[in-house]
Amino acid sequence: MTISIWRYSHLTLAISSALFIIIASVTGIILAFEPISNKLNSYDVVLLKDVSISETISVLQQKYDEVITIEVDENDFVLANVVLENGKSETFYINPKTGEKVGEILEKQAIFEFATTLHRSLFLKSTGRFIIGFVSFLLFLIAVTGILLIVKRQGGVSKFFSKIIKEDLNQYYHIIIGRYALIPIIMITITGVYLSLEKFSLLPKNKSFHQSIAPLKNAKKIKTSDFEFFKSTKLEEVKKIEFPFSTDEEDYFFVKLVDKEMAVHQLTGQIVSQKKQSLIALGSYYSLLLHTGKGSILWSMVLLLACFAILFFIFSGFSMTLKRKKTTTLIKNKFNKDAATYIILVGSETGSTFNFAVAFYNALLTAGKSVFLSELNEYTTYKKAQNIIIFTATYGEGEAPVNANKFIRKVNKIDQKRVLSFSVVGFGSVEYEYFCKYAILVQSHLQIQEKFRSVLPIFKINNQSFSDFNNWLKEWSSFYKIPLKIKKEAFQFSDEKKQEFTVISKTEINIDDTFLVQLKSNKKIKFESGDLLSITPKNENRNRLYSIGKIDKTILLSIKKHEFGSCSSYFNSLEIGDKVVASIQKNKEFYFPKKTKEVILIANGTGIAPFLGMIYKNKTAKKIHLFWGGRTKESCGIYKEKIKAALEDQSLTSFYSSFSQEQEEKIYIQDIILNYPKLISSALERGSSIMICGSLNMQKSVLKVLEEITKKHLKTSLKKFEENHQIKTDCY
Ligand SMILES: Cc1cc2nc3c(=O)[nH]c(=O)nc-3n(C[C@H](O)[C@H](O)[C@H](O)COP(=O)(O)O)c2cc1C
Repeated sequence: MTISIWRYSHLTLAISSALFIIIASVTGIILAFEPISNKLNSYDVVLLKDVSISETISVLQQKYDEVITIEVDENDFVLANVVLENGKSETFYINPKTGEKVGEILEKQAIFEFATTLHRSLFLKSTGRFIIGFVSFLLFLIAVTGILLIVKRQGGVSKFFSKIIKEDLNQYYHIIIGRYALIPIIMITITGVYLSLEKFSLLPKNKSFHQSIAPLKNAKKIKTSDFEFFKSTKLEEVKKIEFPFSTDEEDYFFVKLVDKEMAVHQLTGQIVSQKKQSLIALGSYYSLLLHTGKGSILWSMVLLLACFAILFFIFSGFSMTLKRKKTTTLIKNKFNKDAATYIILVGSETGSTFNFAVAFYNALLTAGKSVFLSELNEYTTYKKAQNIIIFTATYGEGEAPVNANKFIRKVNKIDQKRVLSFSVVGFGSVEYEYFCKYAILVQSHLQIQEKFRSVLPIFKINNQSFSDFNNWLKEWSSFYKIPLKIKKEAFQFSDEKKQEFTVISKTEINIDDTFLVQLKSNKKIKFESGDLLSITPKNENRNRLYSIGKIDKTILLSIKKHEFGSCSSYFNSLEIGDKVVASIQKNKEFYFPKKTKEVILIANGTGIAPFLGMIYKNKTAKKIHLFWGGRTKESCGIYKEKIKAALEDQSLTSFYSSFSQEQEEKIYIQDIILNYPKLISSALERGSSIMICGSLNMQKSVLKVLEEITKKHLKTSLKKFEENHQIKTDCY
């Protein structure tokens, strides 16, 4: 069964019961404090496993005129109902070793009274109890489908606790917390349902009864505290002891243990009859303990955390759903399916592939083409179409996303009138075993169709990488001879939030009109070196992006002031203490690689900024080699101190620079790289990464040089390492 069926069930159940689950969880949180606050009264003065029934009876009979009952509650507090000298009966907590009173009966606090009624019956008596019982059952189903989703996502039961690939923060913690909270949640729900069934008398009737035991002949009358059964039974096993009502021999001691009940002869101490607790009654007893946490601070804490977890699941689950909805409702076609010559079909589960498809759709429209965008499952006949472009993600274990699972069946069934040129772009993640498998499947199915003609090889995009996408776009544009350009800004990044930052330092502008600015966020935010700061200058609606270097939780930007650049001029006009409003765009594909031991960083000009942050963070003795190209030695001035310090504390292994204008003949950074073929080729061979940041021209020339090196020294094209995601670029 596909992952989406489980997801839909999980979601539908959650939506239908969310309100009641929220009420039950909030009241559950309050009620979890009741056993904790009770237990803190410390009336459990001795360990009950060290006290026998006989000891307690003996001290009580010495101290009081008459004993009516002894009870042991869930907190292991011992309650005695006794008749005092004044003839009045009283119930209070006692020390079972001495018989002394240790405290008054605990009254239920008003807040717990209120929360209990709301939790149990919503103040609606039987109707409310029924609703809560039913919701408890729904929550059980939600938890079970949640477990199935995790198993599916992780690729099997054995991988339930293995590493989770971080795609989205809400999704990540939904699973991380889910893995630990689902078991207590299942226990809460099963016991909740059980208690409701018991309340409505829907459990099988208790059929056990007292069975008489033939008394021993010639049994002697002995002192109560000498009864063998009372001497050998510890209080920890006892729930309640009822003393004989009169001195009549037919009146017995009734002793209720956890698993049985017995009648004990009041003179001889012999067990006269016995009744075993039925499984149903035992179930009720343990359900109550497990559901309420009574008697255990530790379990109450687990229940408390589980209630918080449920509230978090509701919040994160709904925000994931809203995000998905937002991205999948972007389709607003200008042309209908039979009027368009270009058809874009999308396979997406969480919506990010739609961002790429919509950007491509808009670019084609801008180029004057008639385009129609739809989901893969909506595949049908297209009267005028000549080209079909398929963007699809992969889910589960190499399966189709939810809106693409009918596509292959439809392709085999639906007959197109015209021949369609097609290209497939797979969106996936190399962290999964079956990278872009569904896209590969689509490609191979279309290839064997008579009416489909493959024009470009399948193209795979890792982790929604914009630079991968751009490379595909270049290939596609040059094949179709349609110059398409898509800027990163064209994407609707839903998690972008505007924040306020304060300028904490700024260098003087250098000979190349470049300067460094350091910003501190006024709120706690998460970002990494390589992320982008997005800022929209006043009176403009197009944003600018700057690569971030992260230094001690602050943002380091390297900015080149352009003569008429409003944004760079704005930054240059800032003074320490000034406020800046901007947002952070995640740029995961340009993060410093965690796994490799050696990394080569290549930049020119202001492209050095993210690398300064990455080097600063390198405290794990990874080898980092930095190549940097500028115009003159003076250009390096603003970075010099940072590079020197990094070389000294060995967070940077080596530094290579080129200055294009320091000598007659221009020397660029690619010329320097060419002198270190061994460093480059052996790093690539060992699986290390090369990161490039700076101008697009520099990127082009550097890639050319790298290609030369790999061809000569590794006898292979650079493409192999690009496909292996060892080359990361962020150029503009
Ligand atoms: C549960 C789950 C399973 C995935 N399985 C695969 C997989 O088998 N192969 C793969 O290449 N990518 C896999 N991915 C990655 C997605 O295909 C990738 O993140 C894609 O860009 C998501 O696109 P969408 O947001 O449009 O659904 C998986 C992602 C998730 C969350």
